Order: sequence, then C-alpha cells, then structure tokens
Amino acid sequence: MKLTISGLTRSYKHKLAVDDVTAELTPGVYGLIGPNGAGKTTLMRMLADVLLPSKGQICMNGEDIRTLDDRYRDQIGYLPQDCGFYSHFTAERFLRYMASLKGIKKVEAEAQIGELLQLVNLSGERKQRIGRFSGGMKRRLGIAQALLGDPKLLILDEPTAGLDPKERVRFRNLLSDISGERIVILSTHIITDIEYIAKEVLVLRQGKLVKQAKPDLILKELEGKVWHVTVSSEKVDELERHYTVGNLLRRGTEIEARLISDQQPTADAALQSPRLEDIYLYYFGETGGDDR
Ligand SMILES: Nc1ncnc2c1ncn2[C@@H]1O[C@H](COP(=O)(O)OP(=O)(O)OP(=O)(O)O)[C@@H](O)[C@H]1O
Repeated sequence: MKLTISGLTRSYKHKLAVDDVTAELTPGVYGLIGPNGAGKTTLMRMLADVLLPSKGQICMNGEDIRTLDDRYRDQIGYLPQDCGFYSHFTAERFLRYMASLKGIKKVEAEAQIGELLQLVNLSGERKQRIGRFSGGMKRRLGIAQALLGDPKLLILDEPTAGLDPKERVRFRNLLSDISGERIVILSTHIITDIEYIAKEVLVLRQGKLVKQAKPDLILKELEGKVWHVTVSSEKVDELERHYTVGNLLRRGTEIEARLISDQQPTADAALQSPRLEDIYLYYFGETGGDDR
C-alpha cells in the first residue's frame, strides 16, 4: 500500500494554507508536526477527502483518489481535530451509528464495536452517555470510530489533544499495536507522542513540507548544533538576538538556556545530545513539548 501526494496545494481566498506538498507514504506511523497555522489540518482534511485541493493529486497505489472515490473513502479512518459527538448518545450507539454510515453490516459492526471498545479501554463505559465523558475518553472514542471498518489509512488530527500524560502513554502503546500494515498519519504539537513510534517525521512550515525523515536522521542533523549555556541575566537579550534560544532557566543571577547554533556560542557553552523536541527550536525557533 502506497499513498503518493504530488504538488498538493490548497488556498483559502488569498491564504496559501498548503503549498505544493509532495510525499510518498508506505505502512507505518508518520508524525506531522508544525506550529499553529502551518497547514496540518488542511493537509489532513485533503487526505481524508473532506476538502478538495486547489491543485495537485493524491494517489493510492497509483490510482487517483478522485477516480477511486468511494473505494478510497472506504479505506480511510479519520479523527478530525474537533470530533463532533452526539452527547446524548451512548458510546456504543455512537459507534453503531458511525458503522452504519460506513456501510458496515450489523453483525460485523457489533463484533468490531466490542473489540474496539476493548482496544481503547472503554468497554466498561459502553452504555454511558458521551456527554458524561472526559476529554480523554472522547478522544479514545474518536480513535475507536476512526478504526471502524479496519481502514488501511488512518488520519488522526491531534489525537492526543486534551489527554493527560498517562493517557498519552496509553495512546502511544495503542498506536504501536494498531499500526501494522496501515499508514497512520498523526499531527501533534507534542514531540514525545511520536518519538518512539514514528517511522518518519513530516515537518510542515507555512504550508510547505520542509522535511520528511526518520527521527534518527533528524537527530543526526542536529548533532553539534544544540548547546547548553549559562549567562548572566543581562546578557540574555543579546543571546536571543543572535541565536535560537529555547526555554530559559533562572538560577539566581544567572540564566541557563538550550540553544541552536552551528558554532560554539560562548566560551563555556557545552554541546548537548540532540533530542527530538529540539526540532521545534531548529525549524521554528520555538520550543515544543509537554508544556505546550
Ligand atoms: N476555512 C478557512 N478559511 C480561511 N483560512 C483558513 C481556513 N482554514 C484554515 N485557514 C488558514 O490556513 C492556515 C493553515 O491552517 P490549518 O488549520 O491547516 O493549520 P494547522 O497547522 O492545523 O494549525 P493548528 O495547529 O492551529 O490546528 C492558517 O493560516 C489558517 O488561518
């Protein structure tokens, strides 16, 4: 199974939200990252075939998705950023409803619903109204509905938004369990969500795909560029003028910072082992991670 994206472009009036994106995806987990407004949701909506591109093409196994039409949509599971739930529905009624929209036969749907509720750890809550669910439970139910029909392409827009750290760990494990032969594309602001499970990271900046690479390769690229410095507080402005500086840590009159620089920034700067979350500093000049 192969998804080929060629010159995919989408503008809203004068705003170019996705700009000439070309990529080839094969089974595995892809982490789509980028700051707010980078175009992640727009790209995912086009992949989910709920938004038409202004230009460009998406092909599945060499066939244009416009030609495949229903045959493409039948193979997709999509969790939108804002998954509108019917709050008076119970979890199982919601999944039954979504299964019928996907054209899954009743008996088959019942079997899948049971399995999926178990997978997302909501079996005990299957008869509870969604209105009483926490944000994390709703997100897990959203993941279950995306998995109905055993889709070959799973598109998850910020699936971990609103999950607490424990739920995020559970989600990571769930994703590595279900990835298998599927292509999974998930967008996130939180690098640790994809650190151990992403086959490749897709970096989107101002609508452009500026990087598609394995996490190891990205880390290699950052080697020799990440520094830890300690400066007096009055030198911080100067440091920020010259370098891309991450979170500052105040220690008395001194400030410690992690920064990106091709050369050693100060005489006592110490080289650091790059971490995947340094991607945010490197590509966007901002920090990413659990605190965002
Ligand atoms: N319906 C719309 N009409 C006009 N502009 C839009 C529309 N949807 C998105 N945009 C603009 O397109 C750009 C990309 O938005 P998009 O939501 O795809 O980014 P994103 O990376 O998903 O951001 P976030 O992380 O905040 O969800 C932004 O500048 C946004 O303001």
